[in-house]
Amino acid sequence: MATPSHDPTSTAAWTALLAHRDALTPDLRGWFDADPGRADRFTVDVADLHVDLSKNLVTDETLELLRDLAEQTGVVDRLQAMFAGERINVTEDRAVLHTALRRPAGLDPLVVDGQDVDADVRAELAKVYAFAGKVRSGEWTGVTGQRIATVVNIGIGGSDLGPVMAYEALAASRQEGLTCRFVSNIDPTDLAETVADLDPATTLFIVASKTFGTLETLTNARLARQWLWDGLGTPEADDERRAAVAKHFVAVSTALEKVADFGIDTDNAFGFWDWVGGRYSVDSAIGTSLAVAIGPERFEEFLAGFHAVDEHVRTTPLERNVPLLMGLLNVWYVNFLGAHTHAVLPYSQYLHRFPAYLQQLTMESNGKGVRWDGEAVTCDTGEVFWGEPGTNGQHAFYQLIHQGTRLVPADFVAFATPQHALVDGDTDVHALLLSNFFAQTKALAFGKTADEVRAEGTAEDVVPARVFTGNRPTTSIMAAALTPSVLGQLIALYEHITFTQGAVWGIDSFDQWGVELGKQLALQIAPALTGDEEALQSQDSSTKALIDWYLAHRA
Ligand SMILES: O=P(O)(O)OC[C@H]1O[C@H](O)[C@H](O)[C@@H](O)[C@@H]1O
Repeated sequence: MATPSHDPTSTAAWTALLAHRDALTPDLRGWFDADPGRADRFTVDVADLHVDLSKNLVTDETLELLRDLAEQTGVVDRLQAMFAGERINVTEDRAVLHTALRRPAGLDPLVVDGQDVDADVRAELAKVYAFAGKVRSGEWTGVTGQRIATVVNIGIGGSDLGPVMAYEALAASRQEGLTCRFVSNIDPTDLAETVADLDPATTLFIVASKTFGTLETLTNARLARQWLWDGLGTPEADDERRAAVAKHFVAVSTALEKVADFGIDTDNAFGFWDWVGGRYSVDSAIGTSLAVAIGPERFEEFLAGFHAVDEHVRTTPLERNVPLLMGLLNVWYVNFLGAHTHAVLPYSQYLHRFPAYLQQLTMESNGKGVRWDGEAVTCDTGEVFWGEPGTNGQHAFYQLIHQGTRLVPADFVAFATPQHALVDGDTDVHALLLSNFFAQTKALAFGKTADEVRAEGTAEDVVPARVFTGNRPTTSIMAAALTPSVLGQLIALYEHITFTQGAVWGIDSFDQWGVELGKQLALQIAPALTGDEEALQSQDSSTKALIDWYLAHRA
């Protein structure tokens, strides 16, 4: 087999797609009119997710050419290499094995570099579940003997966004009387506000950090520890302070020696491995707060959901492989139709943090300008992901999606079963929500012609402003209900969409060097803010002037 090209633009499929794009006039109205089988043919299921791709700006030929592109860029081979534990994260020389976190018991063991990955994953999960069980049952108490009422997860990025998003999404599965909160920002307001009304005696902190070296998290953890000691009136003696920490702090990290340095007993620490990227870690011990909230059984369902999509992506031919197709559609929009952004619009209040979660997953993964072979890319890469729950977005930014000059492909997500079946008089309110979901994708696809506007009696001079061009692409993703399994499926779906795009573009989707420079400079600048004259004078003139202004105005 020929070595797949790392430069997608040099493939025959890319050239063919350019020609195809030039010859194609998107016409969703016409395409649907001429082809009654379109909706059926372009609808694919993955596990419990029902995915309608038919309102995308593609024909059968477009999809065929996109599949050629996947073949000519070696996407499937790379996917198999990922599942097998090859070191596809080349800049960090690491395997990428988040899919191993959700393998069920009873499969042939996955051994990578001599490590029985399955056994390690299961052993760590067992520790997390035992801990979660004790907190849930009240067996785990604080230092004064009271049961834990609030768990505060301290983490940032992948050690925060996944747990908080899933905690919010799975509100219906939470245990009553046990609440989780999340602190991430180094803005001291975050910790101060989060603990303000808490009782230290019934509060337990989970310090979640893959590296256990992240400034924000360690600073917040130290602030929380001081708050605990102060609130409990713990004497300064080392033994008593350690005893309070032992009952009120646990940690999740790949760097267990640093956990011990912080003063957390490693018996109270849950590990994971360098082959789990932070943004791919919610299904590792990083999800401990979630496991406490929903319990081990629901957490297992969550993992099973991921695994169902992993199996689909690994074994389903390209024609019906949903994550691969959705990833290829995104490539089509970014590279051939000029889209710069991608909206994700959940018609579910419980998914209100899902777009924020996806921002890290997609943008930290695919916001790269250099390929894994070290060459600069020759095409655009990662688009900006954004979104808000429907229907809030409809009354805010949908105007631009409907009538603006930018192409904004959008994924609409909805569930058939409400979690609160409220009625307003005779009206089922969930049905109203869903009619908005259906109406928006219909309006975006088919628009409204000038003749249709005129037929409503609109004055001629206002007609142009009231025309909707249509041909605004959407994908509809539905499931029967937002269960732990379905949430796992949704996350895995987007993980593999992200993978597909990165693989086509030939970039390493699993490093994140782009966040390092700012971190280094923040450490270098910090002394300039607290009296180090040399550090202040060494800054560029703009930064120095801003710091001077800050120092002059700080109350
Ligand atoms: O879990 P940690 O090691 O504390 O890292 C937290 C986050 O910070 C980093 O800067 C990375 O950009 C993220 O990928 C990571 O999730």
